[in-house]
This record gives sequence, C-alpha cells and structure tokens, in this order.
Amino acid sequence: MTAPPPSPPPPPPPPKPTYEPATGENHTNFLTWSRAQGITFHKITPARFQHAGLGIASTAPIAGPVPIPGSRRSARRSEPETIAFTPTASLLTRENLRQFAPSLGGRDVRALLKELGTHACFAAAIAGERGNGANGWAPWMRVWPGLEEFREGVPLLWREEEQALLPPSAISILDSQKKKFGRDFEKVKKLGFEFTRDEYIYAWLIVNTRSLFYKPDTPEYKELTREHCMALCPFIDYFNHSDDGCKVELSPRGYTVTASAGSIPADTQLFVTYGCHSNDFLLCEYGFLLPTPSNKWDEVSIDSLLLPALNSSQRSVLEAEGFLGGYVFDRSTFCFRTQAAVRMMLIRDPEHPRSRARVERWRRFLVGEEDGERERGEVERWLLNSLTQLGNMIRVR
Ligand SMILES: C[S@@+](CC[C@H](N)C(=O)[O-])C[C@H]1O[C@@H](n2cnc3c(N)ncnc32)[C@H](O)[C@@H]1O
Repeated sequence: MTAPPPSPPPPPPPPKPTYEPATGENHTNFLTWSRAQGITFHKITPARFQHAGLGIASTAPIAGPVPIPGSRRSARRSEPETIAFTPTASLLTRENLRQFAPSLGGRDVRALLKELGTHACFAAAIAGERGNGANGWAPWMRVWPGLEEFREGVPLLWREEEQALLPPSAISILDSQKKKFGRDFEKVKKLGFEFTRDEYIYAWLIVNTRSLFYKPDTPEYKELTREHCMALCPFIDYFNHSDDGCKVELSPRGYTVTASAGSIPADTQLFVTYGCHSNDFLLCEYGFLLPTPSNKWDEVSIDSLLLPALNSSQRSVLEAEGFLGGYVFDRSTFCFRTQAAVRMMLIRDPEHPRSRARVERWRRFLVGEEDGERERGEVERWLLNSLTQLGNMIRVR
C-alpha cells in the first residue's frame, strides 16, 4: 500500500488588521451618548491605528455610489449608504454656544462672538467647560486628545529649538499661527477670562484641529467671512484626513458622511478630507504629515530662495502686479507665480525706461499673449539650480 499524499498546508491566516477597536470606557460612554443624541453610524467603529492614532475603521463592506449596471445614462450611480450622521442640535455652533457653555454665565454671547471671532470664542467656551463633568457634551470632550498628545505632533507646542528645525515654508505658517494665537489669547484675557496659557492653547488647538466648515443658509452666515464659518461635530471628528476621503455633506438636518466613490471593504480605515492641504500646512495646523507620494496636494514653498534673490525694483513691479511671494512647486511643476518671478529676475532694472520693452513682454507673458520661449532656457537653469540648493538644505538638515 502506498502512503496517502501529504495534505496541502493550511491556508495562511488572514493578515491581522492593523487597528484595534477603541474599547476604553470613554469611547464606550461617548458612543452611548452619541446614540442618545440621534447620532447614527453604521458598519464602522472608532479604532486605534498603527502610526495614525485614533480614527474610524469599517467593520463590514460599505456600499458606495457605484455605477448602475445596464443604466443608459452612464452617470447614474446607486445611492451610497450613510456611514455616519450627526444632527445639527449636537454640534458646537455659534447658535448653541450658550447652551454648550454655561460658564459663559451672564456674558453677551453675540458681543463675544463679534469681539473674538468664532475660533477664539469656541476656544474660550471649551476652556471654561473642559473640567465641567456635568456639561451636556462632557462624554464627547473626554474622547479628545490631551495636551500631551498635542505636544508630540503640533509645532506650536514645540520648544523653540525644535521649531527652528522646520523648513522655512512651515516656519512661515507657524509664525502666522503664533500671531493669531497670541492675539486671541490677549483678547480673551482682556475680556476677563482667567485661563492659564496651557488651558487656552489646548482649547484653541481643539478648535483648530477638529472644526468643520459650517455655513448654513441663514442671514447671519451670509455676512460672515469663511474663517468664521465653523462648527465642531461630535463623532464625525473621529475621522482622520486623507487627500481623497469620504464625502461630508451639510444639510439643515446635520452632517452626513457617505463613501465618495466605489464601495469600501471591511477592516479599512475611513478618511474625510480636511481640505487641499500641503504637508507643511498639515503639520503646523493638525500635527501630522501624509507620507510624501500619497498627498496629491503637497507642495514646497520656495519663497525663502526666491524672495532674497529679487532686487527692490523687481519686487516693486511684482508687487504692483500681485505676483510678490507665494512661490511653490508641486509633484509635477513650478507654479505660474514662480515663472512670473523668475522671469522678472532676468530684467535687472525693470523700472528704468530702457527696460520698458522687456517689461511689456513680461506683462504679455502674464496674460498669455507671449509664449515666453525666448527666456525659457535661462528660467529652467535658475529653477534647476534652486532645486539643487533645496536638495542640499534638506540633506544638511
Ligand atoms: C479631527 S481629529 C481626527 C480624529 C483623531 N485622530 C482624534 O484625535 O480624534 C484630527 C487629528 O487627527 C490626527 N490625524 C488626522 N488625520 C491623520 C492622518 N492621516 N494620519 C495621522 N494623524 C491624523 C491629527 O492629530 C489631527 O490633528
């Protein structure tokens, strides 16, 4: 008798998901609180991911807007499943600030919003309520990161010598953030709030990292500039960012999240998109970076190379045309502003009458009436040289 053939080896176990559902008491309480508020979520769970901290994972396949087979109109797509929904009444908005923050006491909330603006005012409300266990939104506040977690990622909280290691493009974002925070904290103190710097900066960063664009169709919001149109949104603020995330829609009922394209398999991290942001911006404003090739909005500022290379006459012509500063390159090309500046740099004295013809040609290039071929070689040499300089700076760091 011959021996039976050896049985095939068992199939390898499925790869272990790279997340653990967030099961701590604070998260469980928050989910119970959420359901009681009418917040709904399906086939997803808050989870901790390797390298990306807390976020949202799918626990089962989720249907997205897939093309309907046989449909004559190729644009017809199936209704996507609702992944998460947060009703308006649960948000932190300008309208319900008083309800959210009893600590504002007898203050005139309208006047406060006018004086401080939305960001600084929300931060004052949060700083005043964070320690209030009886606050109606307390279970939500308990799942937010703490100040120590912010210290790891957010440059605003780093020591000066750490901040100095950032590239110039990030330093300029950080500088404006420092100014904005400084102004807000000063105003808050003048209005008699007695927060420590740590208390206020924590709340200010919570607003900075967790707010959504919020512009309901009301007369008040028509008057507001974009930077003041924001709300904080329980549950939907669990979603991390990618450059291509789920769709988040605002209606008078609230915010709804659906898959933006195709369906989502189980055990996948779900993202939303915070905006078309470069890695410098994500790091300074949110405290994280996307891996380099995966951020389609990434760009590198070359202001620190280009601006010092312009003489005062070149700067003043560029300024007059609205082309001074804001020079970047992305994964495929240098921006048009850079073209404008480098081409201006080739005209040594643009305000002198003898340069008139060249400056006119430069202006025609700006409006697309001149192809710019004549200067192309010189422009490309300058740009190549600037890339080499940047490469050297990066290696030194
Ligand atoms: C609105 S919260 C998103 C959910 C979140 N992780 C939390 O703390 O609840 C925004 C923060 O999440 C983190 N974050 C968002 N997207 C990320 C990503 N793609 N990778 C790593 N961290 C991310 C950053 O710390 C950011 O400030």
